[in-house]
Amino acid sequence: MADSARAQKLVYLVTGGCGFLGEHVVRMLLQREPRLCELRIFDLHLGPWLDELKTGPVRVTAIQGDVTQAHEVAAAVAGAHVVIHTAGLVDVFGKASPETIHEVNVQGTQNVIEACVQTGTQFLVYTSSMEVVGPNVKGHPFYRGNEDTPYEAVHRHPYPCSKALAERLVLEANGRKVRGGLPLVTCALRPTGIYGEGHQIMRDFYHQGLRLGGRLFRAIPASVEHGRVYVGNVAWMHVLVAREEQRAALMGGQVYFCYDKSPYKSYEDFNMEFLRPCGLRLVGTRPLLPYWLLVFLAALNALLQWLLRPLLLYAPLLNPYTLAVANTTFTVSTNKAQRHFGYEPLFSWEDSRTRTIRWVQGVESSSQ
Ligand SMILES: NC(=O)c1ccc[n+]([C@@H]2O[C@H](COP(=O)([O-])OP(=O)(O)OC[C@H]3O[C@@H](n4cnc5c(N)ncnc54)[C@H](O)[C@@H]3O)[C@@H](O)[C@H]2O)c1
Ligand SMILES: CC(C)CCC[C@@H](C)[C@H]1CC[C@H]2[C@@H]3[C@H](O)C=C4C[C@@H](O)CC[C@]4(C)[C@H]3CC[C@]12C
Repeated sequence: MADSARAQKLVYLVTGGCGFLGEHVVRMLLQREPRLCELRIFDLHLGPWLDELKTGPVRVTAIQGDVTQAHEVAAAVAGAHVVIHTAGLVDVFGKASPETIHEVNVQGTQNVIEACVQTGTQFLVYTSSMEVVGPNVKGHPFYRGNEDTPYEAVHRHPYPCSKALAERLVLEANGRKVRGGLPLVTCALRPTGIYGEGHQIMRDFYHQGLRLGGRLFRAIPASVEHGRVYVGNVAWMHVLVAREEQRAALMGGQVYFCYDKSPYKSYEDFNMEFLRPCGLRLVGTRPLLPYWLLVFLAALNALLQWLLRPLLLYAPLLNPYTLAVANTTFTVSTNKAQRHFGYEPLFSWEDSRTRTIRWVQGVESSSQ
C-alpha cells in the first residue's frame, strides 16, 4: 500500500451498528482500523453504550434512522468511504410480517445501494447469511461445503427469501458507477449461526434451562451438524474485507462464507459447550421425543400463532421452519476468504468459547 493511502483518513458507516453483530463490528473497527477518522453508527435503536465510544480519538457519530427511509440512508451515507450494511430484520419466529421483513431487508438494502451510487461511496460490504443457500425447503444436507458447492437453494420462508434477494441486489450493483464516475465495489459475507457475547437465542436457551431445573432436553440427533461462527471473527472478517476491497478488485461481486475454528456439532451440543460450564446439562444421548411429535408440536405452534395473532404475539422458538433448520445438516469448510483477502480467524476456538462462557455467566449474575 502506498504511504499516501495508508495515511488517508477514512469515514465508515455501519448500519445496524447497535445490533448483536453490529456492535462487534463497531468495536472491531475502532480497535483494528488505523485509517479510521470517523465512524457513523446508523440504527433504528441506538444503544446507551455508544456514549463510552465518544471519548476516543475517532469521531463517533450515532445516527438514529431507518433503512427503509431512503432520505435518511442517503444523509447518513453522504461522505462515507465505506458502508458495512449489517442492519436487518432477523426474524424466523413470526414476530414481524413477511412484508415488513421484505421492506427492511430488501428495500432497505436497495436504499443503501442507491445512497452509495448517488453520494459517491465506493465500497459496500453486505452481511448476508448462510440461509441464502440453505437449508432448503427439501431438507437437503449441506455437509462442509464451500462457496462453489452445488446446492439447490430453494426457500419459502420470508427471512431467507429476503436475504437472498438482498444479496443478489448487492452483487448485481458491483461495478455500477457511483457519483464521480468510479465503480462501486460490493461483496457479501455469509455467516452461519453466529454465537458469542450478546447472542439473544443463547440467552433464551440459558434461561429456559434454568426454568427447567438446570436441564435441557435433547430434541435433535447429535449427528446433525450445524455451522456456527464466533461473532468476533465475523466482525473481523467484515473489517478485513472492507479494508482489502479498497486495495484489490478481486473481492468485487464475490460472496464469502464466514468461518473459523469452531467445531462441527449439532446445534444443541454446540450450545452446551457454553451452557454446561454455566451449570446446565443436556438430558438424553438421543432425542427424547420422536421426530413426528416435534413436527406436530411445531405445526401446533404455527397454528396457535395464527389463531392468537389478533390478541397477542405468540412466537415460540419451535416452529416448522426452525425445526427444519435445526434438523438439517448445514456446515461450511472453505478457505476462500483466506485466499482472497488473507483472512485468518482473530479468535481461537478456546478464546471464543471462554469469552462466550464468561458472557453467559454475566447474564446469570445480572439477572439474579
Ligand atoms: N445472528 C445470526 O446468527 C446471523 C447469521 C447470519 C447472518 N446474520 C445477519 O447479520 C445481520 C445482523 O444480525 P444480528 O444477529 O446482529 O441481528 P440484530 O437484530 O441483533 O441486529 C440487527 C440490527 O439492525 C437494526 N435494524 C433493524 N431494522 C432496522 C431498520 N429498519 N433500520 C435501521 N436499523 C434496523 C436493529 O435495530 C439491530 O440493531 C443481519 O443482517 C442478519 O441477517 C445474522
Ligand atoms: C428444535 C428446537 C429444539 C431448537 C430450535 C433452534 C432454533 C431456534 C435455531 C436452530 C438454528 C438456528 C438458526 C441458525 O443458527 C442460523 C441462522 C441464520 C441467521 O441468518 C439468522 C438466525 C438463524 C436463522 C438461526 C435462528 C435460530 C435457529 C433456527
